[in-house]
Amino acid sequence: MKDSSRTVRWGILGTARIAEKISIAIHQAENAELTCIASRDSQRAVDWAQKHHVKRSVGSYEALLADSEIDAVYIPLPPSLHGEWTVRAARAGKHVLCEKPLALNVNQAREMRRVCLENQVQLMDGVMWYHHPRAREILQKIRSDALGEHRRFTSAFTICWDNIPENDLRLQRDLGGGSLGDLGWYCIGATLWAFNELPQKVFGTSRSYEDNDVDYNFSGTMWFSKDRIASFDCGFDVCMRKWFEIAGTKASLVCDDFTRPWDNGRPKFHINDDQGNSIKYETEDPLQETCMINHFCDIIRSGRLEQQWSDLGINTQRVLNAIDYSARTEQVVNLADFFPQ
Ligand SMILES: NC(=O)C1=CN([C@@H]2O[C@H](COP(=O)(O)OP(=O)(O)OC[C@H]3O[C@@H](n4cnc5c(N)ncnc54)[C@H](OP(=O)(O)O)[C@@H]3O)[C@@H](O)[C@H]2O)C=CC1
Ligand SMILES: O=C1CO[C@H](CO)[C@@H](O)[C@@H]1O
Repeated sequence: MKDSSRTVRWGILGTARIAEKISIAIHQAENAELTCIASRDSQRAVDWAQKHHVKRSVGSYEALLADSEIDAVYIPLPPSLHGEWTVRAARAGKHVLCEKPLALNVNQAREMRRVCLENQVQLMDGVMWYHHPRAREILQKIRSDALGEHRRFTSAFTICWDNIPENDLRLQRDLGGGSLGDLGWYCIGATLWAFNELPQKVFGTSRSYEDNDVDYNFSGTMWFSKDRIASFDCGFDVCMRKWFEIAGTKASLVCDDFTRPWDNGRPKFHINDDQGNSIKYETEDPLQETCMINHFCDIIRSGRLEQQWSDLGINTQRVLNAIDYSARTEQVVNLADFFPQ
């Protein structure tokens, strides 16, 4: 039974940069508390707790999972550690909000979902924009007849990162780095979210740093049923772009900042039609981190797990790995052959 007044108590594994934003979101969320921060280094945990007003700090991730007061954990560790710590958290009875990319491969992602289900805890990836009210409005337009029959989904997420530190996890192959997992995850996820189906085949092409085989840009094409095609590009080597367009036979819907609204003005999207009309839709402007935390807390309080989020994460992982394989082998990959269900 839903108890909307129940406080959801959170723990965070690792003093990641992104953890700062989530700590603000937890403080802002309704009936949520950031109860404990864990770091590999206990002094780092103490300092972080002081700075971010957290009740407790511990010097290991295990210690946080042993804390019976914690309901949910946020896992902003390097991708190579997402699988292990999600499974350990689920076995400790904690709901898991795990950063993207969910895992290193689809088998690992499936195992994460299996253990979460077995222990009746929620699994969700940390893609925030899905929970912003704008996403709901866009989805309503997509599911209505506003665009006619869907034909194309095109997206880009890039950032020019000349000064990325050499030790950043995005540049480390053994930590699960690379632009496809870091940025392409959003484009593939948005495509599946909009088309609500897996592609039949995919093709990818990428460029990697010579010394470590980590991709710094990636372009992909995905073929869907009913004549629908999606393409995307992502990378660390061009300016900030974060847009998608879904085009149908009657009109196209364009959102030029889907991963996070630009700072000026209210969040918006446009529908442009065949008659030359362009209609602008504006939405509310809450912090998308807070929307995600509120949604996650609501799921916990309701006692009803929402499997669509782990399904979307696993499908994103599946397409991502297939398209990566395609780029490595320079061939079109049939999804059914690559990972039979
Ligand atoms: N959803 C979103 O908008 C965003 C998502 N992300 C995702 O969040 C995750 C973290 O990214 P980011 O904040 O840049 O990460 P950071 O490099 O800032 O932090 C990662 C943390 O993981 C812990 N850690 C444990 N083992 C290792 C290891 N072997 N090497 C490095 N760190 C380790 C460290 O915490 P400690 O030492 O305290 O234990 C470290 O602070 C990634 O999966 C990334 O894709 C990132 C930014 C935005
Ligand atoms: O998920 C993320 C959000 O966007 C960033 C780029 O601006 C990424 O690097 C990060 O990992």
